[in-house]
Amino acid sequence: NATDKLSTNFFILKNYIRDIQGFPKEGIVFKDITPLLIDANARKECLGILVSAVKDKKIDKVIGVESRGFFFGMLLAQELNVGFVPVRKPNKLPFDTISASYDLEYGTDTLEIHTDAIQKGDRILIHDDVLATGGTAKAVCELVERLGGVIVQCNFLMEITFLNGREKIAGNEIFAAITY
Ligand SMILES: O=P(O)(O)OC[C@H]1O[C@H](OP(=O)(O)OP(=O)(O)O)[C@H](O)[C@@H]1O
Ligand SMILES: Nc1ncnc2[nH]cnc12
Repeated sequence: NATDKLSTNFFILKNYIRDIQGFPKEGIVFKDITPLLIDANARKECLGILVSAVKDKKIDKVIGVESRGFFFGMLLAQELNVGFVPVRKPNKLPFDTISASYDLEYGTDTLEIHTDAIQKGDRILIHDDVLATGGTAKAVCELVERLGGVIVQCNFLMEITFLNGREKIAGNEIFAAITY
């Protein structure tokens, strides 16, 4: 697709994502981003692609979703010079929280956010590494909306298209640097 072409001029992002068959359960092909994290140049190129997708969008805060959403989420916040907000697994955040539950490709879970992390009208960029079934992203969208935030974009390193995750967060702008 067009995004793949954009990134193939100098750098092929897919070369830094490795398939692990049967992790964490039989039948799952796990997309491992650690080869991307370990390579400083690849990481920089990847960040550039993510940043170019949100240029001029007047983001107030970036949300990173525990745990793999923290890596590029924080880099994005730093690059955009805006706040970073962690959305975390249950009982990890120490202050007042709200929570949302969701189904995962391989289980169910709950996510939490601090109640003072978002002010009404804040323009929020939600970042995670993978859009799979969309359960995680939907739960994060719900948390942002309950706190009165405006979702500017749901931003991912990759989208696993056959799982139709984008249907769960339809109505929001969705960007994925690569698709499978
Ligand atoms: O679209 P979905 O089907 O909801 O799946 C995507 C989510 O699954 C993975 O997280 P995981 O829960 O494995 O946690 P981790 O980031 O801590 O490894 C991934 O990092 C996304 O957050
Ligand atoms: N297949 C997959 N690989 C990596 N992370 C995921 N999160 C949900 N599904 C995943």
